[in-house]
Parts: sequence; structure tokens; C-alpha cells
Amino acid sequence: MIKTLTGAPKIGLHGTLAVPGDKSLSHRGLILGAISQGTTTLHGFLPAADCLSTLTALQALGVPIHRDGTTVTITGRGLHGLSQPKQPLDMGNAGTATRLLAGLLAGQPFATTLIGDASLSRRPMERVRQPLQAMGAHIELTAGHLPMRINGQRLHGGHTDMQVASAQVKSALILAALQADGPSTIVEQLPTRDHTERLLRQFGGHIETAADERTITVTPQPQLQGQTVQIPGDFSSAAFFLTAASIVPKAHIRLTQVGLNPTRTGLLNVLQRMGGHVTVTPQTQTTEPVGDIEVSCAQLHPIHLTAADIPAIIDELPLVALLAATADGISTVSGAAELRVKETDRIATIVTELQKLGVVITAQPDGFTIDGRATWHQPKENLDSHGDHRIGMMMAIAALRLPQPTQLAGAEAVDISYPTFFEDLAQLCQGVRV
Ligand SMILES: O=C(O)C1=C[C@@H](OP(=O)(O)O)[C@@H](O)[C@H](O)C1
Ligand SMILES: C=C(OP(=O)(O)O)C(=O)O
Repeated sequence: MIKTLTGAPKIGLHGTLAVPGDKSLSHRGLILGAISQGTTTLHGFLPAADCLSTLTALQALGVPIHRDGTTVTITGRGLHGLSQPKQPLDMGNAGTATRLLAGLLAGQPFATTLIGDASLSRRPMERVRQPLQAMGAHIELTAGHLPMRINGQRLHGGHTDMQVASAQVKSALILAALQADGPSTIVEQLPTRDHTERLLRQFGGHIETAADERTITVTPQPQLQGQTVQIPGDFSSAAFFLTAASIVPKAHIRLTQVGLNPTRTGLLNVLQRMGGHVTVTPQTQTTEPVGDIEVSCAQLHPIHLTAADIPAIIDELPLVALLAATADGISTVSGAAELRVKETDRIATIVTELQKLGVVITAQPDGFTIDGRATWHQPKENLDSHGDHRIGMMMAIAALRLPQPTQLAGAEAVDISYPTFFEDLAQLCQGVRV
């Protein structure tokens, strides 16, 4: 689908917005609800394609799930109550769903096959197969990719040193460890988002994180109890508007009830370091920290990010590139080779798309260099999401700096994580001043 983007809003961006629920927490709430006893209710669920892939897969595993808008009710089947699906589970575009379910299904007493769309079928799955195999799992891949055939086994607890900084792999190992015959220790290279750990504790699981924030111990065979979960707004969705308000002249917006888990909010630190105008007002914390964020336009300065910065900003790196493309100097991002194995090779797609606007950006194997001092121009061809939701939304924000309208090809990709993105953006473009 080609979408016309209207170009720079004359009055800037204004107003107050509550972005939809968190994608990572929506996946996890469904999965933990499915393997608990009793009813789980998710409020603020994200009804986007990725999370609906998880919902449908769990229904095919015999879990009764009812959705009414953003409220989801799950009748838990317990850790041992899933049943063999009649067909392969189609995970669509969702990397998180695939990796997490691989960990869960590795310990179930039946065989399952996971398949996905063309993008997901190119993404690496050896990263979950290898450590799960060390716990006794039997998983066959197709040249390292989907289709994935999982022959469920009795799993063994043990020690895993993770080879990649990935919350998806960590969460797969935690879900496997719940079903193992003894305790498991998982050591991360760098701390990654800890939603699985926090939510599992809420459901009654026994999981401990050491003071180094990288060593996790899981005690198996818990009696998980269904919960009521309030899912906060997705920081990664809010990030598009944090960026927009920072780079669009006269902008001033407020985003409410946003998840502020510190393992996710690297973009706030980046904006502060770049000279952005951001104010955070925390609310009462439950399982996850939540708060409001106010942001207005500022002249940004260059930034240099390295490997240790990356996990807390992994999905926001396209936006870091956009911010850097307006800064008054040269910015660098390194240690971000993981970008190459997301929905697209995001280093390549960021560079291709921003170059269409005259941005001076060079790809490196593990990041990029951007000189923000170049003058932008209207693109000579359509902007393109390349089928990647975050690239499409980043370019829609970039287009707010252009004097004339532009066209975005593949705009339907936003449905993967933010189906109402264009409506919410239009609301801020016409917004009431805060
Ligand atoms: O665990 C999660 O919910 C996610 C983890 C990240 O992937 P990796 O952990 O593989 O980097 C992130 O890119 C993805 O959007 C969601
Ligand atoms: C990488 C992402 O998601 P996933 O890995 O779940 O496909 C994303 O949402 O940017």
C-alpha cells in the first residue's frame, strides 16, 4: 500500500497521546497466562499482527483465549496442559513469538512445527536451537531458519552462557527452564529487557536476578497463578513521537502511561545526551514502571553509541539515525550488528531510505556514521518500508521535515506493531497545544 505523507505540519506537533500497549508484554502476558492455573486478564493488550500471531498459536495449542478490543481473557491450562496443534503454527512476522514459543514447546510432550512469512524465514534460529539443545531439546531447523520442527522432550536444568545479547533468547531459555528437572542459571553478555523475569514473578514463578543484572536463576515446575495485568503503552511506539517532537519545529507533545522499564528507555538517555528537551513524570509502579513523557523541539548535538548502549535502544536505532541526521555534527553507532538480522537488514534499509532525503550516512558492518549537517531534499522516488514496520514509521516521521508531500510504499507494515500509527500521527499534526 502506498501512503501519501503530507510533509511538514505548519503549526508543529501538539497534543496528548496514549500510545497502544507494549508488544513485548502482550506476547509474554499471553504465554504466561496460557501456562498458569485459572484466569488471566490482560488490559491494554496490543491488537497488532505480531501479538495476534502469538494469540492464534496459543489457541491452536488448546488454550481458550477471548479478545474484546484491548482486553484479553485467557483460561490457563497450566504448565502441562497444552495439546498438540493439528497444523504447523504460523508465526507470521513475529521474531519474539517464534523464539519464546520455541523455548516453551521444547519441553512439551508433543511435536510442533513453526513456520513464518518470508522475512521471519530469513531470520536466525540457531541462536535458540543451540542453547535449548544443551538442555536436552530436539529441534530441527531448515539451514538455520524456519520451518522449525520441535520434538518436545524432558529438559534438564544447567548453566547457559548466552552467545548473543537477546531478550528473546533469554526468554526462550527461561520458559524452557520452567519445565526442566532441576534449577537453571542463565548468564547474559549484556543486560537485556527483563519483562519475562518481572511478569513471571507476578505470576508466582521463582526467578532471581543477581546484582550484576546478567545472571538469572530459575527454579523449575512452579504453580503459576493467573493474574490481572495492566500493560503500559509501548515505549518503542512512543519513541516515534519522541523523535518527531524533537525534530519538528514548534512541536510540544505529551505521551501518557508509557512503559518506562529502564532496560527499554535508552532513547531517553540518548535524547538527553543530544540536548533534547524531555521531561519524564513517573507514576506509581506496579510490575513495570510507567509514566508520562513531555517533549519539545530542540537543536540536537551528535552522539556516539557503542555495544553496551545497544540492548536498551535496539528497536529505536532507526530513530537514533533520524535524530543524528538533524544534529549539528557527526554521530556514530557501533556494536549494533544485531540490526542486520531484524525484520530487514536495518543498517542497509536505514541507509538506503535516509540517503533518499540527502542525508549523509554511511553503513558499517555493525552500525553507521551520520553527518547531520547536510541539507535535506525531497526524495526522487517513493520512500519504502521494505516490509519493515519500524523502517516505515521512521520514514513517516522523517517526512515531517520535508516541505512537500511524499509517498511511502509498503505502509501496511505498521500493522505489525502499531496499526493506528497514521491516525495517531495525524492527531498530533492537528493537535491542541499542551
Ligand atoms: O524480547 C522481546 O520482546 C524483544 C526483544 C528484542 O529482540 P532481541 O532480544 O532478539 O534483540 C527486540 O528487538 C524485539 O522487538 C522484542
Ligand atoms: C525486531 C522486532 O520484533 P520481532 O523480533 O519480534 O520480530 C521489532 O519489533 O522491531
